[in-house]
Amino acid sequence: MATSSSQTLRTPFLKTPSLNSKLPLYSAFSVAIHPTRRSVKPLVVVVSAAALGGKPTVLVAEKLGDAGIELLKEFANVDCAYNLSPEELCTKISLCDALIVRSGTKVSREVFESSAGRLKVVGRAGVGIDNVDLAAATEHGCLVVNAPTANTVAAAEHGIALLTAMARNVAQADASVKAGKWQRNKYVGVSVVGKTLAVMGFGKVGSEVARRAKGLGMHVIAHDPYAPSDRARAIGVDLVSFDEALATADFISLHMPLTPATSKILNDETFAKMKKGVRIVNVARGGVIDEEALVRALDAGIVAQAALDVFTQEPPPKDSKLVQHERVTVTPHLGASTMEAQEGVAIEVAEAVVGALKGELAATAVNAPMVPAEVLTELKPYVELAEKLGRLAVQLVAGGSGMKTVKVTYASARGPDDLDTRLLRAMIIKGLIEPISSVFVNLVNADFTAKQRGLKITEERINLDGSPESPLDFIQVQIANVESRFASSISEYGEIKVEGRVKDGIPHLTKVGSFDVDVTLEGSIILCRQVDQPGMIGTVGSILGEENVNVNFMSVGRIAPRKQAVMAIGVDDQPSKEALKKIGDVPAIEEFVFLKL
Ligand SMILES: NC(=O)C1=CN([C@@H]2O[C@H](COP(=O)(O)OP(=O)(O)OC[C@H]3O[C@@H](n4cnc5c(N)ncnc54)[C@H](O)[C@@H]3O)[C@@H](O)[C@H]2O)C=CC1
Ligand SMILES: O=C(O)C(=O)COP(=O)(O)O
Repeated sequence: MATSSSQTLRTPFLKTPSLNSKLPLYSAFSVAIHPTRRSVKPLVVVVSAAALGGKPTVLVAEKLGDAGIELLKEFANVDCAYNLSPEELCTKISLCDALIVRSGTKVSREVFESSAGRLKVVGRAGVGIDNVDLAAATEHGCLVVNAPTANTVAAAEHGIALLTAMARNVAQADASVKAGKWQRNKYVGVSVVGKTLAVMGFGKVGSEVARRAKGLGMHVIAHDPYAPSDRARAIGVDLVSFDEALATADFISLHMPLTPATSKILNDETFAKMKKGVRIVNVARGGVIDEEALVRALDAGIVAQAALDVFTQEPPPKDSKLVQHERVTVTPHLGASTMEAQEGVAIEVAEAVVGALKGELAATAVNAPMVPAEVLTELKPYVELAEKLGRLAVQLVAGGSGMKTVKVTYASARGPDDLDTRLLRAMIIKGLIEPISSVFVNLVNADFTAKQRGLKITEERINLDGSPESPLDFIQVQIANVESRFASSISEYGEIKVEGRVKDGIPHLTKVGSFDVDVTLEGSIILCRQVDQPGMIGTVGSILGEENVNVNFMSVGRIAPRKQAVMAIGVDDQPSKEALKKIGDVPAIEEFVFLKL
């Protein structure tokens, strides 16, 4: 195999722009710290900077605390429009860059479709995102952020309020007194001290409920297939199986999210496994209980009482047997409704939405992968390199030859666990797909978009020896089974191959096919294959000079002196067709291609 060498010419009159100024807004990314996850986990999102020209528009579709509205107004036009019908929401959304909701608005697939790509972020001013069609959001490249921490205590306090109110018949007795009665014998309650409480879902709210219940003298057990046992131990709670929790609890408090796995998790079959006379609290989601089965369990005496803040349908039907049941205490989804929690979630979600719109900060991404901050800082120039290599590679594919398989190789001296490549993969996909489609690709929808287009991305690592100072030595992008517009970009294995490195914080193209080159990935690039001979750089340079096209970098990679060489020229401006033709007409130039970055 022929070896190639390269020589580099950096034009001295051009200063290198800072990396940030070159980072396109649409690929800006952000870091934020998730305040409650145990190991502080920053989130990375890639979002479009909305409304590039003017202020973005944020539609606030449900009541949000004033502090959040003020925060939004500093950055965006804020349209507060409550109680919109689904049709009104779909109409309005096409004019909005962001949408903020609570639990009362269904953000359906139609909403994303109606937005026609403008909606870039949905902010959920609370925890549960079961009212947002996450799959549709992801498919439309729309980031979903929530406010996962600010209402935890409020929900836990409401759970405890319902538990104790239920045990002492507070709501029923209150209604009775107000109706002019004095029924002291009817409303004899039960004590909670010494009773067993099963907390189902030992997350943020569940563990705060557990803590408080222990303060009431209850024996607390919990069921959560994903909860770390050390957190349970620290609070003095035993983690038990689902069946054990059902069989031993005097009180059951539900704190899991509504997912396909938890939907109607309390049903005829599971009620039958409970201790007779059990009392149930639900401040999670109505859908985790089969409500008709609960009525049956109440009537059969299996469930003595229930206290419910949430319902399958909200508001529930007026004639709901469950709501009207004498032994059921209800509240209208008030778990998060304290002054403090509402101010908190408003600020939490407003910060996340503004950050996402700016492409700088997103507090809590629900549908984007997380990358630790320190990794992100290090990967920043490689992120740009990845996108640009993708852009270059796809432009080398000859029209009509299709693109099905892309192999990405990361060469690194870091151990496999030390290098998170998801962000890089997303950016390569962005680079590969955006130049050939109208799809907007970001970290949220990259893998989905690639899959949808039948594009198979395989990743490989080359483990290098040496100092793992920098995260990566080089990234290589290869496209298999295609023809190239620039035959010299085909490697010895028949694939289009481009390779790049980061030098002094700047991404460089360092290999095309089997040729070593060295050109900064800024502006655009002209690749020429020529017979290596003196004067070529000058000839092409002066054609571009006559056109006032700024050359920022030039390099020549050759197989051997006076044999074939590939010249890579970085240009700031797009040369005219005539200039490109003149380059093509230079006798020693065998092929050339102009590639936009
Ligand atoms: N009523 C209200 O106003 C409010 C309701 N909520 C709801 O409370 C619930 C919990 O919220 P957070 O604690 O903030 O969420 P979280 O995500 O911190 O905790 C949820 C826990 O449920 C666990 N879980 C998942 N599947 C499970 C299963 N099959 N069985 C048992 N556990 C399971 C998870 O591992 C996690 O630990 C959510 O449904 C949320 O929407 C939250 C705030 C206010
Ligand atoms: O945060 C949650 O999951 C809640 O259920 C709170 O809902 P809300 O914002 O009060 O409509």
